Amino acid sequence: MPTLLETHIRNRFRVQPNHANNNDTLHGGNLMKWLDEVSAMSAMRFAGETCVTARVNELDFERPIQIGDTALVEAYVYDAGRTSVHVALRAWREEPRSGETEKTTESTFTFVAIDENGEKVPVPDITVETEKGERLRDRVHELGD
Ligand SMILES: CC(=O)SCCNC(=O)CCNC(=O)[C@H](O)C(C)(C)COP(=O)(O)OP(=O)(O)OC[C@H]1O[C@@H](n2cnc3c(N)ncnc32)[C@H](O)[C@@H]1OP(=O)(O)O
Repeated sequence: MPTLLETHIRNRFRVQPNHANNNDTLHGGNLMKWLDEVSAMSAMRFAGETCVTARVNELDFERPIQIGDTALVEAYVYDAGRTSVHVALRAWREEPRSGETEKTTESTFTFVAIDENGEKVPVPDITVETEKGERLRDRVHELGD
């Protein structure tokens, strides 16, 4: 059974001018694509199968990310059903020189595991070990999801 921390992925993306919206900040659609990619990697690591996005839960853009900043995206599996995989996501803007971060976005996405024929397949149970794993799981449940 995979542990929560084995699904924990943090990816960084350099925010370039071609990622901008009309306000010269990161276009929300680019951030959503990065969130989807990183959370799919986490879901697939957990399931050991291909996973497709079934649902994007509430997604608030709390703060903009500036061009030239780094977008730091974190994903981990916090729960699983029979074939569904529930992934928690957070994003921060990170100042590339100082490493200073500010949280900009938070959400949960639901994936479904499928086999090579596109048929839904069962996923394992998630296990939570260590205080860090428990803290990460509990913070999602405290969000009321
Ligand atoms: C990484 C990517 O970008 S992938 C590309 C974008 N995504 C896609 O193209 C997926 C398109 N959608 C599909 O193929 C289908 O709707 C699927 C495979 C997601 C679900 O197939 P369905 O036959 O509708 O699934 P079904 O109703 O049997 O539910 C299967 C599981 O998914 C869950 N589920 C399905 N749809 C949703 C949803 N919208 N929200 C939350 N959970 C859902 C169900 O609760 C169930 O969970 P469980 O097995 O843990 O009890």
